[in-house]
Amino acid sequence: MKTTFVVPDDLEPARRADDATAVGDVIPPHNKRCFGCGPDAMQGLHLQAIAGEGLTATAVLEVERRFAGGPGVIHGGILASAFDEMMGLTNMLMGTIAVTAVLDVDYAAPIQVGTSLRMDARVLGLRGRKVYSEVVAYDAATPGDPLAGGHGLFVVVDPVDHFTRANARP
Ligand SMILES: CCCCCCCCCCCCCCCC(=O)SCCNC(=O)CCNC(=O)[C@H](O)C(C)(C)COP(=O)(O)OP(=O)(O)OC[C@H]1O[C@@H](n2cnc3c(N)ncnc32)[C@H](O)[C@@H]1OP(=O)(O)O
Repeated sequence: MKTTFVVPDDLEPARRADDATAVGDVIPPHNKRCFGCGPDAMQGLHLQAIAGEGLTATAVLEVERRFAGGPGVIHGGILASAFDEMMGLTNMLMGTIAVTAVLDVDYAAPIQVGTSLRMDARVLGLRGRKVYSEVVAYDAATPGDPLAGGHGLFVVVDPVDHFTRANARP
């Protein structure tokens, strides 16, 4: 995989919260209307991320025709959305809320409509309020080289303060 995203080599270790979603369970949607994970988002991705060991999670995105960009292949923005959501949900295993500051996607190969896209995400570590995470995507039917990968820099926020201010009309 190629990327220009720089992950610091002196990250602080991140810790799984004691009350984090149990291994093997679906990480609950953080917002029912979220485009990435919300069951009530009619046109959304409806991602269901299964918590893994430590700070990891896995999900499968069925690449439906409605997710196309170029003929027969996934839209780049849809893949970016799925990666953002996967890392965001995985970060929640720390028991904190972190919002995306930087999202980096390596589109290594075209991903065809009809693909079952397996995405494995994990938290790499912390630097103060900054959370560094990554995600790698494979064809679930024929695992081999990754089809795409992503990195994110997230910033831990107080969710009530953040979303109250974000929703305030000027
Ligand atoms: C009502 C209750 C609801 C409860 C339940 C809600 C649940 C909700 C869950 C959401 C789960 C996620 C789901 C998917 C993730 C999304 O899609 S989130 C949506 C997209 N992201 C956004 O809207 C974020 C918009 N940006 C912002 O709000 C602000 O810029 C941020 C990111 C919070 C940072 O602002 P800040 O808090 O003032 O922090 P700031 O001091 O500027 O930066 C902190 C550090 O990060 C670094 N940094 C910040 N931005 C950058 C950048 N772009 N590049 C490089 N470094 C940066 C700074 O340099 C600084 O570094 P240090 O000095 O500590 O070394």
